[in-house]
Amino acid sequence: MSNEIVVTDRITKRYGSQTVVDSVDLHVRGGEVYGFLGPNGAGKTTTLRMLVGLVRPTTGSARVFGRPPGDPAAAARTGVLIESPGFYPYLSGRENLRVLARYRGLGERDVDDALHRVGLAERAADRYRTYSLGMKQRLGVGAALLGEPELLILDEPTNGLDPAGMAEMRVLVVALADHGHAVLLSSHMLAEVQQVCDRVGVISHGRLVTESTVTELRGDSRLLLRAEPRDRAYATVAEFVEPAAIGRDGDGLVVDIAAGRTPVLVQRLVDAGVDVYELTRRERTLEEVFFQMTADVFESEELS
Ligand SMILES: Nc1ncnc2c1ncn2[C@@H]1O[C@H](COP(=O)(O)OP(=O)(O)OP(=O)(O)O)[C@@H](O)[C@H]1O
Repeated sequence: MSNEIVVTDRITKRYGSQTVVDSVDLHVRGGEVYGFLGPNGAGKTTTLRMLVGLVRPTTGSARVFGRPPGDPAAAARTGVLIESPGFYPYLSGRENLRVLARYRGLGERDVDDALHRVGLAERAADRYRTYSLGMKQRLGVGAALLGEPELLILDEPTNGLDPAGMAEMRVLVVALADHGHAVLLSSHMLAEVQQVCDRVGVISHGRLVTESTVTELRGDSRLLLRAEPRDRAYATVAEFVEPAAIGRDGDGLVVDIAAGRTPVLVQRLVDAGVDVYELTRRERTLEEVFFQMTADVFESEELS
């Protein structure tokens, strides 16, 4: 696709005998929010570091804006937050961004814009060390935003944040995308990614398990049905779909059925004299999909 601004071709990184990134093909398009998803240690950071030229691939290659990683023309169009940018604790947020802006030949206007965009304009004069973790992360995004890059690469931007901080970061990522930036963000927080990303790449043990839209990945949603009499409802549904596609949820049935077939099923139920009390579509979460696709066991706190 011509709109692809990040493309990797079987990119691989080995450390000694350990292959930490294994033949990964990523495709990030202009203007989209792309979630690079996987558990701790899956190879996300190493992949992102290869994209910006901080780590050299063992084999395979990457192109960012059609250029090799680290190429100045690509770097000028890319803002990066991988690990903390090492801000000075005794300087204010504004002074910290000024230092970075000066280094990159940018002016006060760029600093103002970045502070404003990450919601730190009011606290810009306060020392960095007085910032909350959420504010520190947002200043990191602000640093990546200096010079208005077309692509932002954010490694685990919600790491360590409390729910309020995560919500703020989510709002910020959506606002950045609305403003025309493509965002490539990594995360092990599935619920987070689901809410903000257009497409996701799922990595597990260094291998890309899938790359698709969140909607495609979740596939057809399931139908929750509450109807009486229950045995007749079950029998009618069982004539319509495979028994394996029928589950139970309390006093209801959960039916794996394409949305387009729902009206016919309802008609059959009515014809069979079944009273339908509730009919709701229940979407699969990215978590459910992910568990089906990988054998990885996530820590329960990582799933919230
Ligand atoms: N410089 C290095 N030398 C040796 N092994 C490394 C090096 N950098 C990363 N690794 C290993 O590569 C694997 C993948 O690490 P990476 O940081 O890319 O994963 P990740 O998906 O970003 O995980 P996390 O969310 O924990 O940061 C890990 O097993 C890690 O120990």
